[in-house]
Amino acid sequence: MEPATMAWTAGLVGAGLVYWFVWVMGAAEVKGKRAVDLKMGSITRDKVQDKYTQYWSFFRRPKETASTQASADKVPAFVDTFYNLVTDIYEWGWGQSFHFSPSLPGRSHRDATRVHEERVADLLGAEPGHRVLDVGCGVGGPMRAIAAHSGARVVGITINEYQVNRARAHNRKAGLDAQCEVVCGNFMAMPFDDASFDGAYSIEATCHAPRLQDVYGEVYRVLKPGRLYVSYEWVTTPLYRADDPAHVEAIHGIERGDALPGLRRQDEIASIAQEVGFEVVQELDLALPPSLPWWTRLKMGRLAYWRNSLVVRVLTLLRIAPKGVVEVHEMLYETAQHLTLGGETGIFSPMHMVVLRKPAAAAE
Ligand SMILES: C=C(CC[C@@H](C)[C@H]1CC[C@H]2C3=CC[C@H]4[C@H](C)[C@@H](O)CC[C@]4(C)[C@H]3CC[C@]12C)C(C)C
Ligand SMILES: C[S@@+](CC[C@H](N)C(=O)[O-])C[C@H]1O[C@@H](n2cnc3c(N)ncnc32)[C@H](O)[C@@H]1O
Repeated sequence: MEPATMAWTAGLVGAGLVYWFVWVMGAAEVKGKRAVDLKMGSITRDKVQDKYTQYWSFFRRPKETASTQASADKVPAFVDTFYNLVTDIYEWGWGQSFHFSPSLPGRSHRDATRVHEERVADLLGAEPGHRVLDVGCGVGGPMRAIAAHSGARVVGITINEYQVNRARAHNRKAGLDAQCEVVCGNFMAMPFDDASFDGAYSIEATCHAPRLQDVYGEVYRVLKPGRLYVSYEWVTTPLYRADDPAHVEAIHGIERGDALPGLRRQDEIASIAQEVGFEVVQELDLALPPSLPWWTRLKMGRLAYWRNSLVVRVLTLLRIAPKGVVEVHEMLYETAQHLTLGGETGIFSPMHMVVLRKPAAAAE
């Protein structure tokens, strides 16, 4: 090859690599996180690998995690560890809203996410002057969308302190800190007064509760009589067959990789809501047609996963990312395969929507 051609080729390859590196390391969409900032929550660098091992030995056999009261009691602490391990990776690779949404033809993932969140505000009839509770708020993507869309004040609660700090920083940056408040606490024992909210919602969060009654009961307590609670639940659908090993493995894979103490069946949700006192206003699986698949965003990212996996390996090698990040990333990659299978086979839905009302006549 001519020296000039060689120089041009090397220049082009170099430019391509620099572009790829900047693109990979930089934030895509509005993620607010770059790979070089992967910290693993409040866990100190040297403890990441140990914490991951502890998490994995607890959630490895999902059915056992909530089989006794003693192990069910440990779930919130392990869920907290899980979010220390995954929050930065989620923000980096997914964004500030930690949930799925049905795809919308011709619209971006960001738009689809927002539409799915605004639907909650509209169902609640949230408006300026209202105080609305976000049960399991993550780093606050939905909270900011709902506050901006409705004008209501939103109070979010999460078990994970690192998320509290991330959410508060994002709220300040978005200029929504006067409207959005974030509290660290357990949604099964909330630090709020009885009948102090005009509405409540949970987006893909209550699946972490060993007993749904415990969180629904708390939401019922803090809601004003006559007000609504909207929840997007993770459930197995009627297509799930407990005698099909492929189904069982997909569901176990979802539970293991997402800190779940056992997924509930779709038909259990309404009766649990009624058991704690709610009236069921509406129940609808938003994953069903005419909705377009929610899992395509996971599936279409195979190349991105491979690229991300390379990035976390290089960053760990350079000691920029702590040891253990590669294992956590692998676990997420695996759970993404199980989630995709769950979506494709229709045995799993992350968006079984229930709209519940605390009766107007409920005693305060
Ligand atoms: C509601 C919950 C979380 C739902 C989703 C937000 C996350 C479930 C699986 C996650 C991911 C899987 C693969 C990751 C990928 C390997 C990495 O390179 C970039 C991030 C992922 C795409 C990550 C993003 C968030 C999820 C889609 C649960 C926990 C109840
Ligand atoms: C998958 S994230 C969803 C976050 C947010 N709803 C969103 O869509 O972006 C689940 C959230 O539930 C919270 N969570 C899980 N168990 C909890 C508990 N016992 N008490 C409070 N928050 C909890 C987690 O900390 C996390 O913020």
